[in-house]
Amino acid sequence: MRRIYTAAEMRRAEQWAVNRGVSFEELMENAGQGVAKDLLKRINDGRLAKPHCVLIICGKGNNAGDGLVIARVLAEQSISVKLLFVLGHELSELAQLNLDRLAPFNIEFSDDADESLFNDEVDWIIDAVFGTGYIGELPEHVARVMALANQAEAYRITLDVSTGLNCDSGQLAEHTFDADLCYAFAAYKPAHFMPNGKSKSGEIICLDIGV
Ligand SMILES: NC(=O)C1=CN([C@@H]2O[C@H](COP(=O)(O)OP(=O)(O)OC[C@H]3O[C@@H](n4cnc5c(N)ncnc54)[C@H](OP(=O)(O)O)[C@@H]3O)[C@@H](O)[C@H]2O)[C@@H](O)CC1
Ligand SMILES: [K+]
Repeated sequence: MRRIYTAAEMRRAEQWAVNRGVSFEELMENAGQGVAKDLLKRINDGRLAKPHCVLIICGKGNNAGDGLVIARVLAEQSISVKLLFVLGHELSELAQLNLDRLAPFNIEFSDDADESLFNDEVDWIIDAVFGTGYIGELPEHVARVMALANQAEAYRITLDVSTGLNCDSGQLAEHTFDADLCYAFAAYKPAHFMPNGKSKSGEIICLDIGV
C-alpha cells in the first residue's frame, strides 16, 4: 500500500512508533542505513559508478542527522566524504549524536560554501538541509548553496524532500535542490506527487524505516 503523509501526519506516525518501543535514534539509523544500503547496491549492480568524493550538505535538524548516518556508512566503505554545514553548528540532539560518531573517520568539515567545494572531484551531492521540518522561506544563503549544487557536475540525491520544496503544499523556492534521486522516509509526502515537487525529486524511493 502506498502511504502519503503530510509533515504533521509523519510526526504523529513517528510518535506512535516510539510509543510502541522504537527509539527516534533507531528510526534515524534505519533511515540513513537504508539510503546507504540502496546506494551501495546501485554501485554493485552498475547503476551508479563508485564516487570518488561525496559532498553532504547539512542543515541543523534531523534531516541532517540522516545525512550524518550516511556519512558514517560511506566512510566505513572507504568512500571520501565532505560535510558542509549551512545552518550553523547548533544541531538537533540526534544530529549531534551522529556527528560525534564520525570522530574516528577522516572527514572534512566546512561551513564556508565556497564554489571550490563543488568541483569536479565531487561525484555525488546529498541534500540533508531540510526535510519535513521546513517552513517559511528558503534563506538566501541556503538558496545560493542550492544554486551551486544544481550547477555542479554531480549526481544529486535528496533525503525525504528537496531543500526549497514544501512537502505539504508543493510550494517551490527559487533554486530548490534539483534531485536525480529522492529517498522518502516511511511514507511519500504530498509534494512528491505534485508537478512542482515531482520536477525536483527525480526517481523517488520510499524506504521502510520501522514507523
Ligand atoms: N523525527 C524522527 O524520528 C525522524 C526524522 N527523520 C528525518 O528528520 C526530518 C525532519 O527533521 P526535523 O523535524 O528536525 O526538521 P528538518 O527538516 O531537519 O529541519 C528543521 C530545522 O530547520 C530549521 N528551519 C525550518 N525552516 C527553516 C527556514 N525556512 N529557514 C531556516 N531554518 C529553518 C528549524 O529550525 P528552527 O527554525 O526551528 O530553529 C529546524 O532546526 C525528516 O524529514 C527526516 O529526514 C528521520 O531521521 C527518521 C526519524
Ligand atoms: K533534504
